Amino acid sequence: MILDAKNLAMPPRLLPVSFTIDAGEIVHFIGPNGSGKSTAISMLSGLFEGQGEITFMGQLLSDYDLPSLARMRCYLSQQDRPAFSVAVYHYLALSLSALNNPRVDHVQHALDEICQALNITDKLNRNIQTLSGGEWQRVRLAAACLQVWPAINPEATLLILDEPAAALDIGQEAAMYKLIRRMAEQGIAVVMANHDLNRTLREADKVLLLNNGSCVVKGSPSDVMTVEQLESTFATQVQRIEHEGRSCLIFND
Ligand SMILES: Nc1ncnc2c1ncn2[C@@H]1O[C@H](COP(=O)(O)OP(=O)(O)OP(=O)(O)O)[C@@H](O)[C@H]1O
Repeated sequence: MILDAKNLAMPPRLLPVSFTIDAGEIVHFIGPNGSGKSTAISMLSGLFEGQGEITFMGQLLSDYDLPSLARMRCYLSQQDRPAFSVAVYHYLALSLSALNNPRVDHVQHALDEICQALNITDKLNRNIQTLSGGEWQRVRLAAACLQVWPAINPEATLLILDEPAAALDIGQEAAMYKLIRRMAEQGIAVVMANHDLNRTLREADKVLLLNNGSCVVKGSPSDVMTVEQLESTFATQVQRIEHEGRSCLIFND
């Protein structure tokens, strides 16, 4: 087990919720605006204190120092504009500063793979201030993946992403989910807040549905994302249909 959260809370934003995260597991937090998703996943980063107990790799999260946390997990907050002005490759290099002297050829290989996966290879010499919203988000994602890429960081275990697909078009979103699956296949646990319920239905191993700061239900996507639970939580009409062997949600309002 990577992480064990017991009675995680920050009232009234988040009421006590307990869950575990295993190696290679993809966990989605879903729920309406203001339901506590960002609050919950930000606490897993170890940067925000709240109530309850988080055990991360067998040790209390609060007992880790920041350099150790930077090697073991990465936290990508909700999208913000760049605060400073550097080239993309320079920005990506900042992700490596926490790592223990990774081999240069391994770094180059990781960089090539991540940049190709997120389609930013042609952006490496651009200033981050000049990127579009979706391009900047892909650069932020690339930096996050680089920080916890197993081939250059053997201590990496957890990737925490707050609405990573915000600002991405459907093609770039598909590429992002492919990369997330690739990270999970390498044993990295991925926890994310998400609004695209069809993606959650397809991509998540475990889902926590929040409403008004409380966890309404948690479990597998098919158990959690029933029409009744989604309609009552989101106060909108939902239909779930089967299409080519896959469940698909339709929103009629
Ligand atoms: N820094 C803060 N101080 C006080 N209240 C806050 C703070 N940040 C968020 N909140 C409140 O806590 C509640 C939960 O917010 P949170 O950001 O966790 O929701 P969310 O589910 O991630 O929402 P969204 O889908 O809109 O991103 C909201 O009512 C929000 O207004």
